[in-house]
Amino acid sequence: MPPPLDSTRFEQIRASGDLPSPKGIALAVIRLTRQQDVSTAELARVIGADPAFVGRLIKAANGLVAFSRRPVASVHEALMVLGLPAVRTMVLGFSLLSHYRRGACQAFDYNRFWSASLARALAAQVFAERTRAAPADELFAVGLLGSVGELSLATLYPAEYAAVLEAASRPGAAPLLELEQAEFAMNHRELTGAMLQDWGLPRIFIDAVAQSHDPEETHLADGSRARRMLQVLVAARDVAEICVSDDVARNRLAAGLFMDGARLGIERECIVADCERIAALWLDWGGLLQLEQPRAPNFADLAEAGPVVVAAAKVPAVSQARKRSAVKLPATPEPADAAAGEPAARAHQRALIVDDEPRTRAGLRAVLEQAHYEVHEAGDGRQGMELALELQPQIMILDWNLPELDGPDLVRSLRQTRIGQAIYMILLTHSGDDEHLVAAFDAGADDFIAKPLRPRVLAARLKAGQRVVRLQQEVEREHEEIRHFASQLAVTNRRLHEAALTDALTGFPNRRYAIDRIQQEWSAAQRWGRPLSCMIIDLDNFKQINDTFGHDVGDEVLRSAADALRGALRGQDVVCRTGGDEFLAICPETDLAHALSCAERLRKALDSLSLQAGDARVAISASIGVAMREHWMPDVDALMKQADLGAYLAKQKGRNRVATVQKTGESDGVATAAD
Ligand SMILES: Nc1nc2c(ncn2[C@@H]2O[C@H](COP(=O)(O)OP(=O)(O)OP(=O)(O)O)[C@@H](O)[C@H]2O)c(=O)[nH]1
Repeated sequence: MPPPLDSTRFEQIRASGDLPSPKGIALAVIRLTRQQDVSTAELARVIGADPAFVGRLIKAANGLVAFSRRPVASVHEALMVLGLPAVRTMVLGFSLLSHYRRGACQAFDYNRFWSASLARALAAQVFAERTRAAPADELFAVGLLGSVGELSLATLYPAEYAAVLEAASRPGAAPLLELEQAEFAMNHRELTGAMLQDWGLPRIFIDAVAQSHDPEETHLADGSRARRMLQVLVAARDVAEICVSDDVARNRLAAGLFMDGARLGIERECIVADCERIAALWLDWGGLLQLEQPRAPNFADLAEAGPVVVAAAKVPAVSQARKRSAVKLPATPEPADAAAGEPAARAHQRALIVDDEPRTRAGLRAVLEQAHYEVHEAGDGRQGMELALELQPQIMILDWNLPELDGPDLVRSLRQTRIGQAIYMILLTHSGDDEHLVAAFDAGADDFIAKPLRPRVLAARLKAGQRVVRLQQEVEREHEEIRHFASQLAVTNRRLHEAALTDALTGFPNRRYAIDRIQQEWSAAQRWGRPLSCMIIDLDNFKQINDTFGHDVGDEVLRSAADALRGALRGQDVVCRTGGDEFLAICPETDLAHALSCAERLRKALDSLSLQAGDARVAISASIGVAMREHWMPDVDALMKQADLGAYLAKQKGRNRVATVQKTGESDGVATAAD
């Protein structure tokens, strides 16, 4: 198991500024919701500046109260229904969706990614409502962001990630996570966890997301709230996969869904009913969010078809890879707007006209088109705000008097957002007096033109504006290079950091890491009063192997022993190489009896290894000392000492055995010995 993405590494990546992050109004909302004393009215006012958020929040709130009361009609009410934590995470999710619906990573299918995330969010919400495992609105948000690490790798390293995704989709390829780890020294799951933590999601949600990938490995107690939440996310992921897959894959995936639903205690008919509701919501939301979606699955038919068991080995590698991520396969048609990610298209300049008079708009359009702008129009202030945040134009020309939100107010609101700060804004007015001029610049406008419009004057002012925009873009490009450099540095640093903590021969963490890690586990076990065990695994007569067969064979024995240990350990355990032929296994949440039986499994795995060296067969075995944390132990050294004594005892008793010097219930205090 690789070391988790630590906070210093994450800080470095974040410092690059390229991580997907909320922008504009979403950022303001997230900041506000972090304050203890923010009023609902204040929050409603900020959200109100973005009509797209307003619609989505009201829709989300109505999804929750659908059966219980009259529909929610205002932002204020939506805030009351959803509560601050859910609003914050939803706004975050929707903001990312708006700004990262396409990007530069050619092999990453952004549409599929968001379509699956949306289905997962809705399924998590519906299953949470049924099982009461967690607040449904919060699980919606967790579902929406539960794979954000994939999007982040595609955003941070578009070209490199495209190569990784393509490699993962080849038949017989290594798992995507391994390829990511090799390329970036981190994988998308670690990155998802670090980002959710950074955004302030509660630990219980982050753990549930992390464990939902390997639910069989969880050590969460059966029936606990955390365990049920995990199961909700697992079933939600099944639904999402079904939604974005083709018919053949849907049939295959359905068996897993009904099994995971049963684990949640939901009967087959209820799963069908819930999934049909999810599918309808998914199509509905997909339309609202302008996602391209495949035909919704018919869950009743999938239930009728019964479980289809397909051996994992027979599933084509390509569809495995597709299942694991939003890989864009060659057959997938390019979305119509994919070109927006191309450098040439990015260089294209956009202009936004906000004016309620069609004739003025037409006049402005003609001048702008002559200057080779891609021109967009809005007829009122609110629509202007929405389009400005969506299109991120380089230049905006706004009338002073506008319906809904007048020109100076629109400039002021936009200047509060990161996107708005970068737009060159020209205000139009009927009067050219000083009062208006001062008011325009006070609001944050870059220039000011008095009506009636004279095309030659406008073209000249545009030229001046273009010079400013070009300078700004150059500065931005330099920033971009610095950010890119910083993110490359973060990867290099992480590689160096990992190398410093990894044993090159076996790939296991080394002694330095082991000491830190067992200390952390000791502190956690002490704080929460949970059991903690460890084992010292010492190969038998290893010197003799070296002396008889040579150092190379000795190395091969160490590698094979490491593979055997890796295969026999449980997911929650950590094993490190702490010396020449010595390994330390750290077993959190494990009492002595369980640690002893786990050690016995490891011993057997090593004992059954067989290695050929020329004509001779090299026998491999190990002596294993086991110890559990007890109250009398002052520190972690005392625990390690007990395990050491156990290993010594096992050697004394004849090697190839497991021993402990602690009380096990057996009369002589020696736990097990192989014969
Ligand atoms: N091939 C190889 N040998 C190593 C490596 N690191 C340490 N060793 C050797 O491992 C041997 C460990 O031997 P000892 O500590 O005497 O233990 P042992 O022979 O296993 O004897 P018991 O533990 O009592 O069963 C030494 O000969 C070291 O030189 C390594 O990376 N590769």
